[in-house]
Amino acid sequence: MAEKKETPMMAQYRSIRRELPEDTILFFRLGDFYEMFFDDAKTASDILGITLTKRHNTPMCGIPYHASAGYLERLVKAGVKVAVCEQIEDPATAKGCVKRAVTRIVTPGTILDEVALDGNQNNFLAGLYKGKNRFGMAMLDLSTGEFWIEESGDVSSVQANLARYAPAECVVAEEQMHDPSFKELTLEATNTLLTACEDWTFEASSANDFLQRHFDVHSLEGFGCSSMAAALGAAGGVLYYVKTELRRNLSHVRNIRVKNPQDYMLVDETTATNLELVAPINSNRQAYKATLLNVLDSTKTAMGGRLLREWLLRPLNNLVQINARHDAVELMVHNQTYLRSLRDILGDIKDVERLISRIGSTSGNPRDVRAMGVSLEQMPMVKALLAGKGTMLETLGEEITSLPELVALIDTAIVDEPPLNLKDGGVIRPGYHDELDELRDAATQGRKWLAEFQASEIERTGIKSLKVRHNKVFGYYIEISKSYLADVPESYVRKQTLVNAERFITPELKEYENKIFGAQERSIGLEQEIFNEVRRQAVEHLETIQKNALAIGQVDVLASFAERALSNNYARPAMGDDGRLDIHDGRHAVVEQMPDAERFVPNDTRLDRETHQLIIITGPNMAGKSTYIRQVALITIMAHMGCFVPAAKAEIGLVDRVFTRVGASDDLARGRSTFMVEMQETANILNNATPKSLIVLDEIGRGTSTFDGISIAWSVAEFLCKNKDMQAKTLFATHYHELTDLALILPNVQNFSVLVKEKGHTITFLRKIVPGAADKSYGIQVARLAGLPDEVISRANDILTNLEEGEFGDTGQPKIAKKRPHKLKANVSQLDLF
Ligand SMILES: Nc1ncnc2c1ncn2[C@@H]1O[C@H](COP(=O)(O)OP(=O)(O)OP(=O)(O)O)[C@@H](O)[C@H]1O
Repeated sequence: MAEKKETPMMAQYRSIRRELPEDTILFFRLGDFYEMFFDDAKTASDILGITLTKRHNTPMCGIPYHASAGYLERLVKAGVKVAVCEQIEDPATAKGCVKRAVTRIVTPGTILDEVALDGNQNNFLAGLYKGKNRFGMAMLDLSTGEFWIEESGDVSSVQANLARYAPAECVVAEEQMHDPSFKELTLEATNTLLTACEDWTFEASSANDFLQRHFDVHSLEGFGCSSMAAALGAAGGVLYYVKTELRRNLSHVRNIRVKNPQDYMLVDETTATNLELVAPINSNRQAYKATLLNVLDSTKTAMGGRLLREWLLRPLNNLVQINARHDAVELMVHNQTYLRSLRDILGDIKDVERLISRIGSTSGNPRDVRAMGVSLEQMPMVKALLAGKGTMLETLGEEITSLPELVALIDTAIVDEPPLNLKDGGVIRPGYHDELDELRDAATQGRKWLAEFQASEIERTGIKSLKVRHNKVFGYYIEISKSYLADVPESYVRKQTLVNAERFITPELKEYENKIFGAQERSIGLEQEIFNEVRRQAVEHLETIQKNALAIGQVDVLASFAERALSNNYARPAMGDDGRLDIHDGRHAVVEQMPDAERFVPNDTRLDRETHQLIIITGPNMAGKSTYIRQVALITIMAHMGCFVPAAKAEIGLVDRVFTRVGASDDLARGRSTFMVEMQETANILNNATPKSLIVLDEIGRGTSTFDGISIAWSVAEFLCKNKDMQAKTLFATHYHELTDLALILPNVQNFSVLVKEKGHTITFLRKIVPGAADKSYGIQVARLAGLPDEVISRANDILTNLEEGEFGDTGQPKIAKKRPHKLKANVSQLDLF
């Protein structure tokens, strides 16, 4: 049998598909649908759960155009790239097969649709490039136009950024995909899609060239990054990928900022996770959203929400900047009426940063423009409220520009509640444009004429059931039921016969129909033109609007800090540079907010280099040791981000980095056992801490045998105290009471313990931290509270008594082993007993 000849459309499909990478799915526009064919159809139908059909043996599936955003989002979230191919000429006037072209390729790092994006989180696409001994990183958020670079000699700083900003996608030069120095990066463990791009796009000369051309400048000096070869390489790679390979509009990306790791306190991935800064460790606590971010976030705008997250994961490390934030917060704390007015206005500001990006990339719809107008209308009020206030607030006020002409234009041109789709009409306000008003009148008049025409025809013909109707095939027509057919005038032209009726047209009716349709069509076209002009004028102010958004975000976070300071009773910390930490009545910001929690008992903390450099905290299980040491870390971080702190009073010396080693969990995804994780985290601390660091250690060495554990813990503590280059402020919670002896031999070590009240077999937790070491562990009492069977508790008490009496024998075995020799093998290890 002769092979069936391929249709022109299928030939067109194949030629477009051939140009795309394998890992891309092609959305091929056919009328009101996007169709997918062959393997694309199989993959998409699997991911989307839609029916896979076959036509002429070709597997295919389709999704309706109007509902495509949701499907596209699901595919992209599953890690697939989607190329959207549109009809680029009007099918009505096209000769032969309609012309089609891929207009954009959407990837996880470049999805823009609102449905897919969390307003309070950036959606970054990262670029990574290793130059000569330097690692460069670029971050682009297409949805906001934010673009920044950073360079470091240390790959761990790249890792910290990857963890902190959780980019949806990361582009890397092909030749560096398997570079050994990137081995430590654990992109596979995150949801980041790794995309390899051609090497030359990252090379200095081409990267410089792309950037200069994109920003339309002769040199990058003005951006302060001309010597950052590695970072510029990363930025060049990102720019080329998005602009050229994905064919995306980047006209709203007008600036590139440089971030310097030295300006920030380093909060690494482990610390952010352990302290539950933005995500709870334990998923069943999800319901309470027990994170510092959640406790601190009372921002009113999406810009503020995103910035708060950034400030939390990247606290400052500069006294002047920190104090500037504290000054602004204090001013608002002292003037609550002022704070309320400011926050009320902020509440009316929409996500202008993302709105202007959408409007700038021409996907902005009438509602986006209207929301922009309403938001910009608030700017003069915010500006007025910030003026004359001194502090950062005044500077931020000066950075805000009111755009009265644009606000007036949007207000007079666009109706209050426009439809989402421009094609629906009714976007432009009546009275704004004479010709549009006339066309609309003509359409309305036409409809009125139709009603009158029907009435006069009924009267003229005497046919009571005569109706003027409309359908897509005939346009307007006259319908007359069978029983009146005899009375139909001769001038009526028959178009269709139904079972009970016949349909007619008349030249007069057709003439009016043309007028109505013509007017409607032209009025929609004119609305489109007017709307595009409004949009164009908005885009002219793109950079100003982006600057406004940046300033509003900062004002919002500062106001949110002030609100939380008032509602949660926080105090302004006094910042210093002497490395001391002195906290009075400090509290755990998150634990104190937990619903159903007991009343929180505040505690003091003193840390300094001379006498209180390493604090050992002992006390029963469940007493509050972990809570206490974490609360100190949280207070320190909060102070550095510019926030007030949960304490009666606090003096906080600048800290360059907060380290935490808490809890024990294995990391199967990265192939590491519990003890291995523990030791790697400890090694990281010992290798990187400085005298300006704060270290929080919640038990070390628990993942191995007691003797090994105590030995490691002791020597770690000793190292931290004796090593002059180290001597970082350290809080060390432990159950190894042996460690409390360190205070006897080292002048900079102090013992503290958590008070409990003991009555018979039960204990009450007092949650108070007091000087001195704890004398007992009370582990068995806590086990009883936890509901261990009485038999087990009683046997444990026996064993404990024996151990306490005899301690360990010469071989390191508990003496109890001697009491029951018949039950134990000769070589049994000490831990087997338990
Ligand atoms: N200062 C406090 N005020 C009120 N409740 C507290 C306080 N400190 C801790 N708690 C409560 O006690 C619980 C147990 O505290 P935490 O986990 O800090 O004890 P721990 O001594 O570290 O225990 P373990 O040694 O078993 O790890 C916390 O979940 C919290 O609900």
